[in-house]
Amino acid sequence: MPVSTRSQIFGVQEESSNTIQRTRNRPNQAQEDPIKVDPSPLRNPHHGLKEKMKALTVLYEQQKRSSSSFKNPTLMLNKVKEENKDQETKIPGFVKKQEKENSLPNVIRTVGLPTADEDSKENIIGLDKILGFSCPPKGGVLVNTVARKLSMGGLVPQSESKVGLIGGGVGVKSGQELSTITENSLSSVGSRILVFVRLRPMAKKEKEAGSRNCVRIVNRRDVYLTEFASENDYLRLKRLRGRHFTFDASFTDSTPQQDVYSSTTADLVEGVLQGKNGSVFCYGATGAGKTYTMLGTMDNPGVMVLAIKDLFAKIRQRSCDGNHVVHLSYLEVYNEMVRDLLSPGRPLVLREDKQGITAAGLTQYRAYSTDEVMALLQQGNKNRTTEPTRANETSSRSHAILQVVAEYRVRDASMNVVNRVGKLSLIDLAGSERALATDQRTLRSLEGANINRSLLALSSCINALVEGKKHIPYRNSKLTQLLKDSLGGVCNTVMIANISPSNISFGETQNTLHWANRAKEIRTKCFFSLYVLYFSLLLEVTRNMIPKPHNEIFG
Ligand SMILES: Nc1ncnc2c1ncn2[C@@H]1O[C@H](COP(=O)(O)OP(=O)(O)OP(=O)(O)O)[C@@H](O)[C@H]1O
Repeated sequence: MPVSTRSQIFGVQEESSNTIQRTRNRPNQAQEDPIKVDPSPLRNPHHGLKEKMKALTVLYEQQKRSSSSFKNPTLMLNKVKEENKDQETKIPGFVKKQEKENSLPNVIRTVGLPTADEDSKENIIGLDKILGFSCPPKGGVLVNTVARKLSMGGLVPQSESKVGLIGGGVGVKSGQELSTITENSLSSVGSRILVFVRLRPMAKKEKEAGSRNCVRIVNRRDVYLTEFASENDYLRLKRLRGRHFTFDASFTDSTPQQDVYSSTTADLVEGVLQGKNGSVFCYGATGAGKTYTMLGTMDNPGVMVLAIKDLFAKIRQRSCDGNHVVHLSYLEVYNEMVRDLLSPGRPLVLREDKQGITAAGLTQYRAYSTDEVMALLQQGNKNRTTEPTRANETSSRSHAILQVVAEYRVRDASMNVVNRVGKLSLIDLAGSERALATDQRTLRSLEGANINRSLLALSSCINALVEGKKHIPYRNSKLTQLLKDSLGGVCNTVMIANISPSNISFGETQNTLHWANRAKEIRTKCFFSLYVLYFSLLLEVTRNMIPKPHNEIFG
């Protein structure tokens, strides 16, 4: 299949970008009459800025409205429906184009989000509930509500995104980049990390050791955890303590890989195809099923493989000229060192630039098909550091990050050709190992300590984000530096917490669920960046209003 080079793609992008930018600034007019850019070099320098200010004011107002309605999803849903209706009447053929472009409906996300009171902290529940696990359904039905997915298939045409290898910082840039920034900011308003839980089946070893099942999943979202009293504790032998958690969705031990992918990641892939960044990370104790969920097996491929398959299939369907570029990079963080899994060599150095955190020298492979990606993933996994541990024969001792950058061209609602660039990060975290952390002498203990250190750093960042602190300690570990974009940046993020059903792993499971529950409260919102952008532009406009000497304007 013919595949164009990057330079060809950027050529078209430049050609069309001026038109796109202008169309965005004047949404009503643009639909019938795409404006041609005035080539005159003696254009009033204040003119463009005023337009941008106008557009920003509109966005700012929209942002304010959507952030206030975020607390009330039903209100928001109605509002978006109304806006869609509006758009339908304003732009003939809007719906048809939209349908053609997005297989997803504009608004709906099928995962039910917890309501405000369900969303509250974990509850310690009584014996009666735990014994029979007779959990009354919350209102009887799983209600489909809306969170950040409101922005998917947005009403505004997408444009090119500037991406880095890892990360994607936002700043005030030139006019062309302005539209991308505001759009991304707008799309991420009030986004919160979606949190899913996946229970794995009881392992043979656990069964042989006589473990009991301490986890129960009810209603596809409620997780009940039982703490059995020790058999030697005669006084409390009959006492059971339980905890109840609610997540965006919870998967039982028999949920197929495809279902996990469809509920957790398919929407992120859709977002990536629309030019938004997305991240999925698996979190949990060692042997809890993270690698199985992310990578899977040859017969049961996991999220990484299914996402790439989906991405390729959809890009081919939608690309207006059949050309697309998919770049892959795969790295691991092992003992606080960043290593390239596709081309192993010296540890890589992390650098922070305008695009965010980048791993200098990381190989970017251009992939042409799913099969090729599979081969690259297998090659990368062979290079990944694994060791047998107490809980897992092939335990991953490193955090692995697969990053896929997809770029293709599509026609927007005004039939302009736009370049879309989106980045998907798929992260398989190393599991924590309690026993190893206490033994200070062996290499394994160093690994364990480092894994725990980065997971501790991750939990500190989660805490700081939840508490709305100004300083988020990303710099405490390589892992958190690399996840900066996923946790607090302009990114749709999904967390899958993996747990074991065995009561032997009760402590680890409780810990995982606690952090997963906490992560629900993180919002990767960018209201603040729009705010900063708005006032920076205001400053720029004010500065430009001050008369300048003639030679400074034209010379
Ligand atoms: N949903 C599942 N269905 C069937 N088998 C599973 C499932 N989840 C995990 N397993 C099996 O459990 C074992 C441990 O899983 P896995 O290697 O994915 O754990 P992990 O969390 O990645 O551990 P570590 O952090 O030590 O690498 C594997 O043999 C895997 O095949």
